Amino acid sequence: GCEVCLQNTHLTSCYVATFFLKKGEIPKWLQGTLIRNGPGMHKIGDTVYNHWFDGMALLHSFTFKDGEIFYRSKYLRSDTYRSNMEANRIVVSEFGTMAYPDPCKNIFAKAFSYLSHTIPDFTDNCLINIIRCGEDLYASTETNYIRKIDLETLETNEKVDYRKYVALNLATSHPHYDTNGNTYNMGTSIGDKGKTKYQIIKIPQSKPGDKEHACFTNCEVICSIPSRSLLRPSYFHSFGMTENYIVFIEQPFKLDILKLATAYFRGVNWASCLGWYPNDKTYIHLIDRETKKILSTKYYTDALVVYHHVNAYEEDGHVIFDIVAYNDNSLYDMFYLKILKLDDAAFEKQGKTFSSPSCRRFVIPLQHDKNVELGTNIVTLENTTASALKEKDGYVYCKPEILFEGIELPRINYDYNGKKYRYIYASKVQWRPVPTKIIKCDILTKTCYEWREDHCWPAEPVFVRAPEAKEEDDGVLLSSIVSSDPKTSSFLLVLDAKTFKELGRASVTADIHLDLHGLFIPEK
Ligand SMILES: CC1=C(/C=C/C(C)=C/C=C/C(C)=C/C=C/C=C(C)/C=C/C=C(C)/C=C/C2=C(C)C[C@@H](O)CC2(C)C)C(C)(C)CCC1
Ligand SMILES: [Fe+2]
Repeated sequence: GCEVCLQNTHLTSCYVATFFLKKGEIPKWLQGTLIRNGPGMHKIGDTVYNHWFDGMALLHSFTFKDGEIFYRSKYLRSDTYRSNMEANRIVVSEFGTMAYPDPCKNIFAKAFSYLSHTIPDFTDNCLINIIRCGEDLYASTETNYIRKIDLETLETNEKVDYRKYVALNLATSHPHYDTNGNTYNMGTSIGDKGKTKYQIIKIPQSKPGDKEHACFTNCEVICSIPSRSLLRPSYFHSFGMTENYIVFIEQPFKLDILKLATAYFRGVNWASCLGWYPNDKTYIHLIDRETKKILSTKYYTDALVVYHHVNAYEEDGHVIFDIVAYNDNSLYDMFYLKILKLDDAAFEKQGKTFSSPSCRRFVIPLQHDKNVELGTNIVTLENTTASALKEKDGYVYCKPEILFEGIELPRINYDYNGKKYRYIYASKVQWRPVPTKIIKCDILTKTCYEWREDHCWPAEPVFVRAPEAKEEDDGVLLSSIVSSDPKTSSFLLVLDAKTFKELGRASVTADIHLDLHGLFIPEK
């Protein structure tokens, strides 16, 4: 397979369950499964995808049981996967690759097929993340489809179409969860009754004995936010949730609906329908979870691009939220396979054009004295340099505090989601398209711990809390490590989350692929 995107073409047929060699001590209390998702195959027959985010979803899992670890991986049997395999070429369009079912079709046939699906049927190649709805698990992407999967066997089950239950054409892969087992997600509804809006949905916990898909039939829209523009809604990849508020960032990285509706006919990919408007503002919406209303103050900041929210919480009448943000939209361009395949020297040249992320903290005052002079910083919270300047007509201009430079794929101890917290676990960004380091950032002391090893590409680190945890970082950090050295095998790394020291590792004789996101499901 390819060095960088690690197409596991030899894995097409089936799944692997492999024996592990262990080193060190893996804590006895660690019982459950780390299940992860990401692109695993970029070539089908003689056809190749253009973008790393296009690859066929490959699920993999590490199961911890009484000191033993089991590995397993399996391609998601999506409708897209089946159609591609049957045709032995790419027949379904993905984010960076537009595909035509019949390559011999002339332009009239193409036009007809385009007219017959005004909005094309999107892919169910759910390659980004794993979503939990009560007891059920789903593989997710950013279209209207998610696929139910089996935690134990990694088999693919039914396809759920959000559109059957709520008005949604796109939904994120990064939902939130509350302590009652409810799942919250956000998506975009395009042109429904002539309006384009962002929808926040609550998927109630499924209970044993419930009818099939009960959680979706009981799914509720908790707030609709009208898009500033009917034909150009913002793109978003995640959102924030505090105890009382949802944080939604309407960024000037927008989806062009007219371009989208003509993309198939014009022969361009979906990615080209996303536009960056550096002169526009970024609007910060706070939605009251109780009243379901958007706060009327118009909070905004300079143009930025955000994919991953880190955390959000409330303190002394402020909403504080941390995001990993960029100064432009170049990140998605970096993941074109022709860029990933550049050698280090060539990438060095190209790489300079990609903006680097920083972790930024915004502090939003919920109330302020109406008589305060324009231009005043109305943040009253101490120990932050983030500011919020009062302007006329109900506008408040927010300036962030930079917490850390060059981190991505942020994770936290999810028990602290929506609460005041201290630690971020993430990938350290280097001038290379592959990850080489994982990092623990202490927001209080502004210090970091790092882990790296030669020829190791560590995946997004996942925190698992210890059973009797007292402090936020009492637990372990799990990361699957791809070895770029053919002589050494890939492995699962277990770090002490407090000290960042290695507790143990388990090597696998199979190839592990570079992935995106995942979840740890504790043993019941
Ligand atoms: C159908 C359709 C659409 C969408 C379709 C589809 C299929 C969308 C799929 C989207 C996907 C797969 C999105 C994946 C997102 C993944 C993200 C944001 C990953 C970020 C990873 C990062 C930032 C990694 C960073 C790193 C860097 C930069 C350097 C390294 O050193 C370290 C490393 C690796 C950590 C649309 C575009 C929304 C339109 C409507 C129509
Ligand atoms: Fe993500």
